[in-house]
Amino acid sequence: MAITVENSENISGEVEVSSSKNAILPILAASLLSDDKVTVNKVPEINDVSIIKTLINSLGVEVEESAKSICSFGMPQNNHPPYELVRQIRASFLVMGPLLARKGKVRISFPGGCAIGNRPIDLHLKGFQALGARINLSCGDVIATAKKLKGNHIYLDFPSVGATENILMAASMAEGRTYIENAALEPEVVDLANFINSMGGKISGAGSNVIKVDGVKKMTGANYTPIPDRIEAGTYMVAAAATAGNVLVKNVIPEHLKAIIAKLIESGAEVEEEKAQVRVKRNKKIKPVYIKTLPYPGFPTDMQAQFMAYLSRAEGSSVVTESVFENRFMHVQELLRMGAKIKTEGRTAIIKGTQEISGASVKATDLRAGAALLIAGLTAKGSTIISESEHIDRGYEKIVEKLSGLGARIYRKL
Ligand SMILES: CC(=O)N[C@H]1[C@@H](OP(=O)(O)OP(=O)(O)OC[C@H]2O[C@@H](n3ccc(=O)[nH]c3=O)[C@H](O)[C@@H]2O)O[C@H](CO)[C@@H](O)[C@@H]1O
Ligand SMILES: C=C(OP(=O)(O)O)C(=O)O
Repeated sequence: MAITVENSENISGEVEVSSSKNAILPILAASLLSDDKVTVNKVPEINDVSIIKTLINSLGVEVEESAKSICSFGMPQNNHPPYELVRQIRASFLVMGPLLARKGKVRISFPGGCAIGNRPIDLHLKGFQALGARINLSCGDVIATAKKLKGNHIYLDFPSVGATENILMAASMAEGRTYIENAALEPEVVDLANFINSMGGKISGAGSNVIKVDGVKKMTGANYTPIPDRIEAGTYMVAAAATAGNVLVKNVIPEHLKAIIAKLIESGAEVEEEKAQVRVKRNKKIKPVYIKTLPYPGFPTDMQAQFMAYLSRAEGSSVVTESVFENRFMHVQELLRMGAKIKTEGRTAIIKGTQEISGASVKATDLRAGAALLIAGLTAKGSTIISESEHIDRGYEKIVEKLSGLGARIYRKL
């Protein structure tokens, strides 16, 4: 599948952000902690959600959908999620924590997800071991066994989002108290903790670097609405700035967008923050900026590619350093095809702004690389045809419709 984008300067209007992909995926995994009915509302229609839903269902849990809600109930019957599903998305690995807590044994293959580096799972496994699980590797699968998980102090070498979430879920039903130290501070971790607490969990300190978890014996049902997607919001904000547009981005938590807003302002865009919305416009030239991706509250790695597309047309040279993933510059090759002037050295890219970039046939190598190419396509002369657009649909609900609603000339091609 492909998406075609024509030059579309000055996009304008309003766009509504969907719920956060990276919050919903762990929340749906955590629904495995309860046998009672768990309802998650405002679920976006994106491919990653369909995969995790199918995966949960494959574990013998009933899953029902109505309007934009997903209800799940019942004890997981199976502890071996199918490889075909697990290999497709990174978040599939997040069923490991709840399954270990509920079933005492899990067999799961290494997860998939965006091709942005090696993406090891050692921190997840070290966490489970600290809770008392025995870990074995067999034929590409991880097998974890624990008669009873027991609370412990767990120090993470890096504040990994996924490891924090997986350990949080396992510890929430372990015996006794767990401290996760050097935990990830991302808003999606906080949302997961709030969700688990809404099922009767006892978690405090999420959003700080020490999370305290008191294990409970049983979780109840819950009805929960996840936070808005800060990366989807950031993508539309950058699209507005890149096209010298004027866009009101609705359904956001401005607090979650601080790093993105700071870099947009530094680059010459205007940002007006309100309670649950932000307006982004740009009338001045794009100024070059320095960006270094970092764990939250630093600049998000998931916005690095989109900013690079934007900065390709700045007046001067920008420097972007990717410090979270070791190989997240796959979009550079495609931006070069469009006439961008980017040089990479290790984890740093120097983007020499150019007046004009031109449309080309390019490939979405991963989700955010695809989003970056969309932004580049909006500002490029002529047509840009983005192949493998299914990567974009992994994480952006109705992106073609949303951008069309802002006046962008964008179409899907089979
Ligand atoms: C589904 C989801 O929520 N995905 C997000 C999540 O991915 P994910 O949870 O995979 O990201 P992590 O925070 O775990 O990864 C950050 C860094 O830690 C390393 N690491 C991670 C785990 C581990 O066991 N060992 C290890 O070395 C990774 O290779 C990477 O270099 O957070 C990333 C960082 O904000 C985002 O880009 C992803 O969009
Ligand atoms: C890297 C991402 O997703 P995942 O971790 O699911 O591959 C992302 O959302 O940008």
